[in-house]
Amino acid sequence: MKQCTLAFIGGGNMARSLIGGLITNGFAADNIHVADSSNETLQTLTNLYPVRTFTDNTAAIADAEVVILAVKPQQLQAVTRQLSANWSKDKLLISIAAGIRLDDISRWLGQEQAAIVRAMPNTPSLVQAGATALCANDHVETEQHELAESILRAVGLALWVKHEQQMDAVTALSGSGPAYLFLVMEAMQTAGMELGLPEETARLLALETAFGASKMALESDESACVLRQRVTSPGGTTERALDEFEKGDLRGLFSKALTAAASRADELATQLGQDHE
Ligand SMILES: NC(=O)C1=CN([C@@H]2O[C@H](COP(=O)(O)OP(=O)(O)OC[C@H]3O[C@@H](n4cnc5c(N)ncnc54)[C@H](O)[C@@H]3O)[C@@H](O)[C@H]2O)C=CC1
Ligand SMILES: O=C(O)[C@@H]1CCC=N1
Repeated sequence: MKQCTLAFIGGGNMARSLIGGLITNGFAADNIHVADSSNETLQTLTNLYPVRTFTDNTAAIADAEVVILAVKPQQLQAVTRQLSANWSKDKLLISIAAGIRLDDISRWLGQEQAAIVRAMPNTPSLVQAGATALCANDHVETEQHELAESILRAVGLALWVKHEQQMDAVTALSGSGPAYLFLVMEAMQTAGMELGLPEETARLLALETAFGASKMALESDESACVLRQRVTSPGGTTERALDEFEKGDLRGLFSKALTAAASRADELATQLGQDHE
């Protein structure tokens, strides 16, 4: 894949997933700078990957073409302001923080013309099965669009949304989504154990079923709805189970859950978008 110097500010869970995926895909570890305020986090990272680590955020971005902000939304303002003095307009900034808006980042950076992309990846990026949506401000050049996309494509699906507002829906669907599916896997494993299966048997059957269903849906021309119907024999076992899900309003629950997540992203943007110098 195309090489560049890539600096991560924040080397936590999501940065680790992206870094692992990028290196597995042939991105040179040497070209990856990671700054974190926690020495322990940096140590954990260097035990895994031969990246270059920094405790000084400014030093980490010095010769970077792309800077990925991977700190919590609550830290984003302080970190961006700290980088502003050493920002040059040829750099591309990618923020993966939930909620925080392009205009706020640009104002904190103190550069109206700064090229900024918002990306919402997810943790399966670690195994090159991530799903990321991106949106850019008007100052991102064509080449920078391609660079941002190629970085995220290296770890899975990468697609652009037209309107920044849609990033809250993306965060609710695919950013947080792995957690919902892990919960489903946990619940299926537990239910299998309650029905008498040994723990490891229930775990493997639950995980492989989730993997198989997802792979099949991705490779099929049919909708998930049609594939579900093919499993469901009239008067059979699946029908009984699905009746229980419908009675418990599983669809309504998903709708409520994703709406709550999207509202939280908007709430974070409003709360944390206020300036504090
Ligand atoms: N975890 C996930 O599944 C996803 C997370 N995100 C976004 O990614 C961002 C990071 O999330 P996580 O990796 O889960 O959090 P995390 O807490 O695991 O990582 C954040 C890291 O930032 C470091 N940090 C804090 N203040 C710093 C500073 N001033 N300078 C340098 N480093 C500093 C912390 O020590 C920590 O290692 C968040 O904004 C989140 O919204 C986006 C998509 C998915
Ligand atoms: O829970 C969060 O806020 C982050 C954003 C998407 C996934 N994790």
